[in-house]
Amino acid sequence: MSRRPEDIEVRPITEPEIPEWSRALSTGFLRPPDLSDHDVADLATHVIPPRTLAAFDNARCVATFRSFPQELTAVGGTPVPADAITNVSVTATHRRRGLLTRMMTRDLAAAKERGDVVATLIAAEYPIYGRYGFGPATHLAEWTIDVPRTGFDRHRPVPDEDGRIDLVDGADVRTLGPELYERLRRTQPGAVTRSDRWWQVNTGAIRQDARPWTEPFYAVHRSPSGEVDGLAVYVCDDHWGDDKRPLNTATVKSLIATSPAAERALWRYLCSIDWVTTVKSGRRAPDDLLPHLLPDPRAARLTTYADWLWVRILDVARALEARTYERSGTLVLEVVDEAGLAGGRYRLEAGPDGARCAPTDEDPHLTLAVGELATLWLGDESAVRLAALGRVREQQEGAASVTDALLRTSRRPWCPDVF
Ligand SMILES: CC(=O)SCCNC(=O)CCNC(=O)[C@H](O)C(C)(C)COP(=O)(O)OP(=O)(O)OC[C@H]1O[C@@H](n2cnc3c(N)ncnc32)[C@H](O)[C@@H]1OP(=O)(O)O
Repeated sequence: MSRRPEDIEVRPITEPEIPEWSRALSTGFLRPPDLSDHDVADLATHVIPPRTLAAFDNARCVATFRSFPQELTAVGGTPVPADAITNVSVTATHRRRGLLTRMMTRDLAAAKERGDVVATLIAAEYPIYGRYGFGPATHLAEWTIDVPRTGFDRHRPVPDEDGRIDLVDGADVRTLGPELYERLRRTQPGAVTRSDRWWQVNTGAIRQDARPWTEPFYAVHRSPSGEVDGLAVYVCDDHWGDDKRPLNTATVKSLIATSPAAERALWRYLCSIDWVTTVKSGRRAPDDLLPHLLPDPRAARLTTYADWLWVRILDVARALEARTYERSGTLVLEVVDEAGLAGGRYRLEAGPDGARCAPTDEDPHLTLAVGELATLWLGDESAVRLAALGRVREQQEGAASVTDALLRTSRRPWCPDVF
């Protein structure tokens, strides 16, 4: 007997339903559904029932969805309140019956009501979220470095600039890491808040049975004045060739730095560890310094280039006013939002001293869907390119290049995290 969509209830879960919700989440993500009591108890520490949605077919949970408060750094460093969406799954028996649409519609309406400026997520697959007004707003690149080819002098100690590098323990990272990351976050467009839990999970203080933990190495960089200004977290394998040649790979889990000198020094360090012949970079911005800080940039092979953080603008005026602008200009945008959350015609008057954005009746320069605005908002994409793709429409000749002159940034945004 097939069920009608209205027979399936979509609603926030209650606390006693967390184990059933966890089972459905694991099932949807194709992980073993029998979570240990320890892992369920851990989930219960941060799953907030009013913002944790589920679909129930009779008593069985068949879809999951969770959001939590976050801040996303806009161009220029101002954080905007974000509705961070995660743990989206629909069990294979119930897919393509509109369950995601029902959960998403409910969550975005609540986020708009709360006054969040944007919603954010990391998309498992590209085609899922565009229909809900999300657009890819940052990209990631991953490189694999052939260390012997870099051209670094193996005989020299590191760091070879002023400053020092020390290996520390996870407990030290929980003390010094949050402050370092906060300094980075306040200057890095695309970065999002890291919770205490993030630091505990990523330093092994909170462990999950379903995800075996390997203690990494933590390398801290200090500037000549003694300030902590960089942290590289990496693991190494133990791989040797038959000819007794060391062939170890260092895989970077995270590398953050608040100065280019610290960033350079940490990559130089990673490429100097005896036995390590390959370094995998982990998730970087596409315009990372990495390939070009190697004497031979071709030693770094680009292995991944993909969309990363997706953004859904919920309040166009606040989003555009929150960011900074290198040049002065005026732009009238016709923003199309099929969900009716953020559409309308807006006039942006922006310059190095600030920006004002408000609804207007003036003729638009550019017509674009709200998802395309998200793609332009953090400065990562070109309106001229989107116009060539037919994804934005110029209402006045040259409007796309005027948009680029205003919105594009010298460096690309970067979201170092997955959530
Ligand atoms: C932020 C995160 O958590 S990312 C993780 C997302 N989860 C996964 O990828 C886990 C595996 N996949 C799933 O669980 C499900 O397929 C989901 C959650 C992606 C989609 O759930 P569904 O309930 O099937 O989506 P729903 O029925 O509401 O689909 C709405 C529309 O999106 C389309 N759609 C949904 N998922 C996809 C997809 N993966 N690829 C292409 N189109 C899709 C549907 O075809 C439908 O189109 P239509 O309106 O033109 O008919």
